[in-house]
Amino acid sequence: MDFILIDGSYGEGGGQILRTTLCLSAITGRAVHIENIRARRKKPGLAAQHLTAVFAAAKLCDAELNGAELGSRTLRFAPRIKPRAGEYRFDVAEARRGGSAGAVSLVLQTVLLPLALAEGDSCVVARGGTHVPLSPSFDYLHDVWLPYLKLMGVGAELSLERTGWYPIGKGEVRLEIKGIPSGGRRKLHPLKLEDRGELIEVFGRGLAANLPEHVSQRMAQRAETLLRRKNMSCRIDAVPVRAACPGAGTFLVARYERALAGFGALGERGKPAEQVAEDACAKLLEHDHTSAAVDEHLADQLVLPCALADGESGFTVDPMTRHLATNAWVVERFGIAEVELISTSATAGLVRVFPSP
Ligand SMILES: Nc1ncnc2c1ncn2[C@@H]1O[C@H](COP(=O)(O)OP(=O)(O)OP(=O)(O)O)[C@@H](O)[C@H]1O
Repeated sequence: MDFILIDGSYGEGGGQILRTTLCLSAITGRAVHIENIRARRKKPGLAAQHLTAVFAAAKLCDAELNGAELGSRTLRFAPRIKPRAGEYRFDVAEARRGGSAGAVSLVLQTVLLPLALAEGDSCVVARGGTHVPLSPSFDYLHDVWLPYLKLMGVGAELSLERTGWYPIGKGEVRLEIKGIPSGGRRKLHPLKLEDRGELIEVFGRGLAANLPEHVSQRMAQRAETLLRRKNMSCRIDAVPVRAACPGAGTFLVARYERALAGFGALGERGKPAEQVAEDACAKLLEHDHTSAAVDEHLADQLVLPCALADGESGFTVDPMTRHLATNAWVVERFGIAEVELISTSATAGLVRVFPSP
């Protein structure tokens, strides 16, 4: 069989190589063979979140699977049909005995584009971690990532049914996706975002689950105090919620005239609520000091949709990360686009994506 070979140890060598590969395999119908999955992680191979993404992507396009098990370092994934619109439910906890708080955001990012480019509407309900380390929080997906995808022509709505925190997870997110009409165009609009304009405001929330109400209030107040001290207009809400286990975090969005950027910090046992807010603010202020249009995480997440657009995209970012370079490499392996990463200073850069005709 003709398949694309992907080396999972390339560059960052993490789970994103796998997810981008799954997404593009489903969209293009090309079979893939991935080796050295998550080779640069402490515990290489498929973890619960990755395995859930594999099963989710396979479900959309009825893919033939080989190596889809926990800890597996190789995977063969061969779509049998075009992604099919429909109702889907995925639960990260089912991928591992004893459950998992693996990030639902990463699973949703894997299935959104194949379904947005499929004929007909879909609804995906995903259960797992909604605010967990090293992944986009629900707030980030909702406030930053999805608005950009909408700008590129994706019709989708996200809602949070229940938050899920480490180590139990059990949060739930619903994603409604508008597919394309029968015979419609399977392309997104390009994104041009080199100049972000002036900062308009910062908004966000201090979110605390199963903790005394003052925790969310202290995060919100501390964040507002710090941001106002920098003369930023801001509105940070205190949001107490219930969940399967305690958790807390501060999630902020910097809204510029033409851009959005998201930052967050998670609480942990022994870390004062004020410190959580300060960590989130520090990340936002660091970004604000640059002139980059998108934040470092969004940059790697935009490469894939930009590769599926019907024209050239460009955006500025600071810093350019290894995640970004690695995702650019995966996209190029599929031959669907060329990605140029142009350094404009020691850390900053301009990303240009040229989809193949
Ligand atoms: N705070 C954050 N806000 C938004 N996005 C984030 C944040 N932290 C991480 N991300 C995004 O989450 C993704 C993580 O990808 P990565 O390759 O590290 O794989 P992973 O599957 O999470 O796990 P592992 O690193 O264990 O392999 C990247 O797209 C990264 O930009």
